[in-house]
Amino acid sequence: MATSLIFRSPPYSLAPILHTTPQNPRPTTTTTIYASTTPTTPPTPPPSKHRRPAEQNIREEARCHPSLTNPHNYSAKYVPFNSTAPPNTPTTESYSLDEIVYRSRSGGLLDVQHDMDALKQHCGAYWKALFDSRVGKTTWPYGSGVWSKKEWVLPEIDSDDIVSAFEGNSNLFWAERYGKQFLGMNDLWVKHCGISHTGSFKDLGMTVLVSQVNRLRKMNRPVVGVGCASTGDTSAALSAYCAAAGIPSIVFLPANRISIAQLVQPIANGAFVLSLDTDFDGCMQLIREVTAELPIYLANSLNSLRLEGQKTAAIEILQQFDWEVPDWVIVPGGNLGNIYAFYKGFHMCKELGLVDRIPRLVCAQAANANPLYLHFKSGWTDFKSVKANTTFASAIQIGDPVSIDRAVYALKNSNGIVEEATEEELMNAMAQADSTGMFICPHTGVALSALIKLRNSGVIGPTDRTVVVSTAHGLKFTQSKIAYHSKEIPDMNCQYANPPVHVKADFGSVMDVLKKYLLSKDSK
Ligand SMILES: Cc1ncc(COP(=O)(O)O)c(C=O)c1O
Ligand SMILES: N[C@@H](CCOP(=O)(O)O)C(=O)O
Repeated sequence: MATSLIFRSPPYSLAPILHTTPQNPRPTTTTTIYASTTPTTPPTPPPSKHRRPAEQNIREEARCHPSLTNPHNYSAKYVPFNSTAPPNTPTTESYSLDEIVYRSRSGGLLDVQHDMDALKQHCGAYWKALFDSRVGKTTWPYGSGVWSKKEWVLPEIDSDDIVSAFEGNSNLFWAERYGKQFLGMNDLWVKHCGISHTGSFKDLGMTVLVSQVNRLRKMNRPVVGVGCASTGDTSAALSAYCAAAGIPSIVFLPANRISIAQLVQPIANGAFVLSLDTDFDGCMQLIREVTAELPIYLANSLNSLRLEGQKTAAIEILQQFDWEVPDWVIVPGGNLGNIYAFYKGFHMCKELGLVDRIPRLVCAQAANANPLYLHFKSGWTDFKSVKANTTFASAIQIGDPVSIDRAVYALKNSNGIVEEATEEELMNAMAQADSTGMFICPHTGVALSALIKLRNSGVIGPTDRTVVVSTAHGLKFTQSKIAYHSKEIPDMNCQYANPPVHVKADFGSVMDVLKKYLLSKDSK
């Protein structure tokens, strides 16, 4: 048994790493892994892998290779988020990621800053080859789309502490029919982040946060449970990852404001669920106060760890385009962590030489909860929070977003745009997309409405390569689809409703309606 372990090959392609010797993990000069004239040279194929012993699982297999955890001593720390200084500007205030801290001394946001000099020891081609070599494998933890980029996410965590459902690696869907029929576009893509373990992009950030909590608890840090305020998706992800790790989770939900599917997720996963008679902003305020008093770790995106996982969706998009940069990426925004996470992922790829530019970002908000839109329209003058009104895009019914500074920074530095969508616009866009074979959530309807407006005004061109980020699975939002297709929504035309036809169960009646239907199709 021991012999077979010793002779077993490493659990993933080491070819790129082996170009630097383990004795000298941080070369002092830049190591060109591939000749610059042939940057697309594929890595040497990995040595053939033998099957692990039957009684060993993939986590144990990774444990047998501890030296692979962080062979180059990459590191990251918290620094104050500085919206006026360029990224990686040296600062005297910093915190270890093993500290429990969410705010800077001045009360501002934090950011996770990586040791970019260490990462720059390798050229862009090295990182592309390394990341590409891990896609689609079951090797712990690299089979996850997030942990396949571990060096850029949480480089110092032991693989053994990671709590992962192999999230990420989500489908980048070519919206051929929708693009052609409704927008005259031929290069439109939908990044289906909602096709995920708990049905939303929150899994990408939550695997990182819960893994770090798992590490902190092993270090005997005072973390009895993990808590969040939520409009439904954060709580679903938090409760699932905590349940997988055996960590108590506590979720604050605005009563009667989230979908049934989202409510049942934390309940089923054994979270302690508080249904509060307030809106999301009220829940957020309460969880901040509570986590300041009790040993409950804060899991909302105010905690910058989350964004480290979420940024991998941007890296993944580039990877899926074979490292070609799309022209536009459209992201629905609520608490506004995700738009910054996308910016950060794209920016990191540029800074580390994987690509030479970043896409223009669009943040899309529901008109009923549009503080960022109003701020953008005012020319980024004074920001004012709003009272968010009810919207079918219930997960973004947020009036006082915690990451407003991060979002403004991301948009200003990507030549970005903010758009809004009325209830009718977002529901029609969702129905049209569904009619072409998708089954999207209302938030994706908000993003598609933004795209429609930008296409109509000519800002986005017919051949622009455009990615719409779909943030949650449509199955979480069937109530809104039922209301639309039953034409039950007051003051809404429900133009694309497709209600079922009730027919008497006899041959003649069925034939009559079918003939009528087929004739209507034939005449089109
Ligand atoms: C489905 C869905 N889409 C979009 C968002 C917006 O993301 P963010 O809060 O990071 O702006 C959220 C959560 O807020 C969400 O749950
Ligand atoms: N839509 C979110 C709102 C909270 O956002 P977070 O990213 O700060 O956790 C949710 O699903 O709860």
